[in-house]
Amino acid sequence: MSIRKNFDLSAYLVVGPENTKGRPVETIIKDAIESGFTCVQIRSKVASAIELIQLTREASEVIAQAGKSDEVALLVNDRLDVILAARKQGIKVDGIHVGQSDIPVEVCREYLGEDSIVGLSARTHELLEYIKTVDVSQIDYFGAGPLHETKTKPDCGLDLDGKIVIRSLDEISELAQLSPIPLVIGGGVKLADIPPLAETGVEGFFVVSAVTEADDPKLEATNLVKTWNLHKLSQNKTNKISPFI
Ligand SMILES: Cc1ncc(COP(=O)(O)OP(=O)(O)O)c(N)n1
Ligand SMILES: Cc1nc(C(=O)O)sc1CCOP(=O)(O)O
Ligand SMILES: [Mg+2]
Repeated sequence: MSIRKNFDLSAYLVVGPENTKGRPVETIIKDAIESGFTCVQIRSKVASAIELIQLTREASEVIAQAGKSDEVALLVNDRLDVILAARKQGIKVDGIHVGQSDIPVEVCREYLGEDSIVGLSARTHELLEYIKTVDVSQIDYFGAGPLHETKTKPDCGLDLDGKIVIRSLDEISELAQLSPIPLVIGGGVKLADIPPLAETGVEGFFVVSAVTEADDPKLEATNLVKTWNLHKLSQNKTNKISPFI
């Protein structure tokens, strides 16, 4: 079965060589997926196409060695060309994440096929209106943010007047309710943000530096996943309590 029909966005790692403090990207990915991360995106603004293909190969192998190729989705940021080249070399890549000024989702879908995951950043100025009205027929999930300003992506949240606009938890809750497809939130997300984010009803969180820059990435990844899962579990239990008891 295609992973597109059953993928889990709850704990989503975004990573590239510029984020790891010199440590191998594959080691960070291994730590994250062994800790329960459910989705990995290769994202680099400095790596060449050849380097990106190699990073994708290593990520795919690490996921396979953990026996998680059918559970953990592997996506590449922006680079449709890299995914096509990687697939041509037999590398299992599950899809792409693009933003509003990247290759259009329809083109990604056409080239990657129906079994692939296509994620889109919903980082627009009229976000609520956008989420209510956009055609989501070719998109599998929205990524949105930032929850906080972040040096990982300094332009993120930049408004037309040059000010950074961050997303409040109330706004995120509203977005989660309105969105016809799953929504993941990132941008400066750290462990303390996980409980309130889990309460908003979003499908998951995405992080770069919380894991990739941690002194102990495995410990940090474990804490993030455990905290998310604990909150979801207690929410489900609360929701199941009968109002008649
Ligand atoms: C899961 C997720 N959400 C949002 C983004 C940001 O994508 P984009 O707006 O295209 O910016 P860049 O990442 O390309 O700088 C993301 N990468 N992942
Ligand atoms: C890639 C990306 N997209 C964002 C958005 O808000 O759309 S924030 C972001 C970077 C997140 O990095 P960190 O976890 O280190 O803050
Ligand atoms: Mg992009």
